Amino acid sequence: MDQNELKALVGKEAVKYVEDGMIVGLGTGSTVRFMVDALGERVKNEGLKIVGVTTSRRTTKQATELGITIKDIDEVDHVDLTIDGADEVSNDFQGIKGGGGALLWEKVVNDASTKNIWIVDESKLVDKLGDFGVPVEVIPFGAAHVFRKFEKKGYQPQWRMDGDNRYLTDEKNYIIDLKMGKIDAPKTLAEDLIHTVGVVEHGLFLDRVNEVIVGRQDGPEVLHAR
Ligand SMILES: O=C(CO)[C@H](O)[C@H](O)COP(=O)(O)O
Repeated sequence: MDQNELKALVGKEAVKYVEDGMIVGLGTGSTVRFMVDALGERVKNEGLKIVGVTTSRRTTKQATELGITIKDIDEVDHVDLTIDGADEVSNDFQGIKGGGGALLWEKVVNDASTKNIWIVDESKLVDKLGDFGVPVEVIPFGAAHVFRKFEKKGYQPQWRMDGDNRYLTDEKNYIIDLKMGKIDAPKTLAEDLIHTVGVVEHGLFLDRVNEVIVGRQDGPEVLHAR
């Protein structure tokens, strides 16, 4: 199986966890795309009744086109289950997200969810987080100052670009990717980032997942985190 087939495999596996009546958080990214397609099929073919809460405008568009009912996060008082992708997952179930630029809404929906499942192909599993980089969402006002602060700290920041322009998130913020390599103390880094003025959120998702479904050549493997 190639990487896309592994992504499709975990996408299909994850929707087995969705039950009638659930409020379901729908993540963002190429793996989640397969999952949302599979969920749309269950809604259409089985008459599955769910409400989706999305983590990006992209996912809202896809889900709506598939006939999945979508509500805004503030129209629901909780989310039963969120299924999302990840860029890296370490042995101790810590993660990096935000490669697709949706980390802020993803973290808000993750936080509101009773259960969180990540779906990844096996290439996302790492011993130690960091090689992917850490996406950090910053408000445009004063963003260059935040960037320089990160440079001075040795975080090796890079602006996320969209062609010739800075990438803009759904909240119209910028993303700075920290390319510092493997991270010895993710919790310390997360504390530092969230307390940096101008930072809205970062892509370190620590202690935030219950189960990880990994796409392996011999089938999906479910890893229980907590
Ligand atoms: O965090 C994300 C988007 O902000 C995605 O879940 C993450 O980037 C994984 O994406 P993909 O499934 O395309 O590899």
